[in-house]
Amino acid sequence: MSLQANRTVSYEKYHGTSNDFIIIDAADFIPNRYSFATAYCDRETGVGVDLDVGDDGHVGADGVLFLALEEQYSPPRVIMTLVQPDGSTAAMCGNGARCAAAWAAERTGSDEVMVDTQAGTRHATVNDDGSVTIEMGVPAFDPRDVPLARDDPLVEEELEGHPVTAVNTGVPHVVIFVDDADDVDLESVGPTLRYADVFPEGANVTFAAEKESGDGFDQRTYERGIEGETQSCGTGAVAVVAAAKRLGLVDDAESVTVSPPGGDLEISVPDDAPATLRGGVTHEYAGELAREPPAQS
Ligand SMILES: N[C@H](CCC[C@H](N)C(=O)O)C(=O)O
Repeated sequence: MSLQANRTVSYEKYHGTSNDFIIIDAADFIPNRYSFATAYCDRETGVGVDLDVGDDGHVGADGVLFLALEEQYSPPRVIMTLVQPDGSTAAMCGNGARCAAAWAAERTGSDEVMVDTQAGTRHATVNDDGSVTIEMGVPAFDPRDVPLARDDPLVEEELEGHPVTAVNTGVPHVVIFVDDADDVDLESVGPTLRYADVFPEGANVTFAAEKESGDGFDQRTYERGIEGETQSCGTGAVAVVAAAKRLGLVDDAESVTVSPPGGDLEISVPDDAPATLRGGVTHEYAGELAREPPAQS
């Protein structure tokens, strides 16, 4: 292999309803995943800055997914590690796991994939329409699971002036129901709740509003580790439906549409089975990146 080839690594860029990720095959050694993610996720100078990324592409990313494919299993497995733009890792990422499943399906020809995450193994199915459905575990309100720095669940209680409900859907979320999600000044309210003392590991902050049509919820999420709003958040969408069910806002949580800015997600939170998340996945572009990104000025 030429010295030049050894200095670069191939990547694929995907998004799930515009929650976008750089995908690296974990078999390709990256000396410093922290500096790799913080450099290439940058929205101004990151991946794709030198490309015409097109209408469905984004410069930078919401994170890097390091994926280890184990295709000898049936269904094939993919071990997923998410490193976020601030260099932190997160145990789970619903949209990221859907992208990981699509990446593994393309490499194996299988339309079923087991995604191994730090929050557990999640069964994924690539549907005939190209969307991906993934199991999301059972949402947890127990303080020890969210986690919370208190002994009781946090359900529709006031925190920093907002009625909040805290739930773990693979990662911690705090959900607030409002009349109109577009009215929320997320960039200022987000950090206040994300760093509240009651969340020892922080939390993703999700505002939700019932649609006028009555057909589901609009969603906006301020994400831990991105330290800003994302266009979509899968664990957040599941958190909305789990909290809505807990608060009696939905009768039948078998299939609820949740609409972040990036596109519609279909959520189910049944009584006796794992939650599920379904939505589109798009392969944006691919290329080569320096394994060790240029030092950031
Ligand atoms: N966007 C992701 C959530 C990532 C969670 C991460 N921001 C954290 O918990 O630190 C999703 O689709 O579920």
